[in-house]
Amino acid sequence: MTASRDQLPPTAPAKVVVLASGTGSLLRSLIDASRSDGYPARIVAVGVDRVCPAEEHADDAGIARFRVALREHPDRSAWDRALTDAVAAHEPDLVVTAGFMKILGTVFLDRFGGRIINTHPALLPSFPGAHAVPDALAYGVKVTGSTVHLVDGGVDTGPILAQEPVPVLDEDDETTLHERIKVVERRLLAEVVAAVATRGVVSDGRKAVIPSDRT
Ligand SMILES: Nc1nc2c(c(=O)[nH]1)N[C@@H](CN(C=O)c1ccc(C(=O)N[C@@H](CCC(=O)O)C(=O)O)cc1)CN2
Ligand SMILES: NCC(=O)N[C@@H]1O[C@H](COP(=O)([O-])[O-])[C@@H](O)[C@H]1O
Repeated sequence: MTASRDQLPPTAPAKVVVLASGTGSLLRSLIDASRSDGYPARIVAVGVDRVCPAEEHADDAGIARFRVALREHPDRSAWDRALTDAVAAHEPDLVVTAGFMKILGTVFLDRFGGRIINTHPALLPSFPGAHAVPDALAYGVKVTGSTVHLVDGGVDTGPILAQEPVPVLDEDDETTLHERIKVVERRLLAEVVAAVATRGVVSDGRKAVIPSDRT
């Protein structure tokens, strides 16, 4: 079977919807990056699935926000459709999941697949899922890291756009290790969003490439 070859064209100045569920420090860093001169993407809305501090970052920045909570919908499919509609209302070029702790469903992926960027606090394919940092600690790895990838129908299985290693220190606990990873994530995510907005993505099965600068 020939691998599918997909192209995400450059979209700069890209309209971005960011989805979050937690403290929103990665969202905050992306908001700050998007405000720097010449940054090729603008956050047009923030979506959450629960009451969380990320909402306050949106309010502080004057960015529209919405909340689509699973418990407010009869089932997972209804939630997926409602989230899709809420995101679509902002007509994004890109969707970024930054600490968004829900698996996106088929309706969402049909609508935005190929242009959803996720940041994961481990070097995929190691330690996928919602507990990557404690899983890495429990395993005893000496190096973990940050992965930025396109989202597909699996869990953290999408084509990888960028990775960076982060050392695990003997004295680390989940908090200290996760914060060291987040320092990398905050920079790497902003870099990848800018690169994708400016140069697009060419993916061929598992391989995703952001074409190099043609200048
Ligand atoms: N279709 C996809 N959706 C999402 C992906 C993905 O790879 N494919 N990545 C996540 C982000 N993520 C890891 O980076 C992740 C988040 C949450 C979970 C998970 O198991 N969630 C549970 C509920 C957990 C909770 O509510 O605390 C669930 O959705 O039932 C796994 C991986 C973003 N979406
Ligand atoms: N599998 C999903 C996952 O673990 N995502 C992780 O949630 C954190 C959110 O940080 P923040 O709330 O400080 O932005 C980030 O480390 C992100 O990679």
